[in-house]
Amino acid sequence: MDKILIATKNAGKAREFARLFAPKQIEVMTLLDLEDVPPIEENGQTFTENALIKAQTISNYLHIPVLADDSGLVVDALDGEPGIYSARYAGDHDDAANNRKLLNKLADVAPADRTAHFHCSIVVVQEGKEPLIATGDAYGQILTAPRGKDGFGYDPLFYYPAKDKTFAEMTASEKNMVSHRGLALQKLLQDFDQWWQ
Ligand SMILES: O=P(O)(O)OP(=O)(O)OP(=O)(O)OC[C@H]1O[C@@H](n2cnc3c(O)ncnc32)[C@H](O)[C@@H]1O
Ligand SMILES: [Mg+2]
Repeated sequence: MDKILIATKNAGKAREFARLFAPKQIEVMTLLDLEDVPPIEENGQTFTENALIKAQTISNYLHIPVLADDSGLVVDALDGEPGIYSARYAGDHDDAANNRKLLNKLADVAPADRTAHFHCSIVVVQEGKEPLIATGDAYGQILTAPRGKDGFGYDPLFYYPAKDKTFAEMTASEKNMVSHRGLALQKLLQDFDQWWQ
């Protein structure tokens, strides 16, 4: 079975990618499966730049094809915050603190103005090839209190109107069908087989 290395340390993303790649008969490995990983400086100005930094850092180190995802929550009333800083909005990868900060910042914002979207940029790189890049967005609203226990990150606060659920109230496959990550990967996979050969 083919394997792909995904340059992520996020267990929530790793679970979603494993499920998304299963029908392609491609096994997913992540940085969580490796012992020594070079430091990755996510200092790009855009999601796509950061995804390329992650993928290229690991591909230069391991000399194999690498996929990376950079994603985040873009809140309209906050001029796009937390955006590319989503993982470290309040505390570094502290989901509870990040969610609290988001709720505090939106305390005076009326429900109709709490629109937001999740964005995901996915890239695959391999030495000697042009990177393959795809993006996806999922549009919804930020609730005033968390709902649901599944998912990760901002999922309990992200209400997706078309399904009348937060992302944390969806099963993994329900979320993958409509999420920024699921949509970006669907697009990437359209060109993936040709690129992969
Ligand atoms: O960089 P890697 O190692 O992949 O893991 P990360 O968690 O740092 O990932 P990002 O740099 O792309 O930051 C994305 C943050 O945006 C949030 N986020 C992204 N996708 C999400 C999703 O599907 N559900 C909830 N929150 C999400 C969450 O806070 C993530 O930590
Ligand atoms: Mg990160």
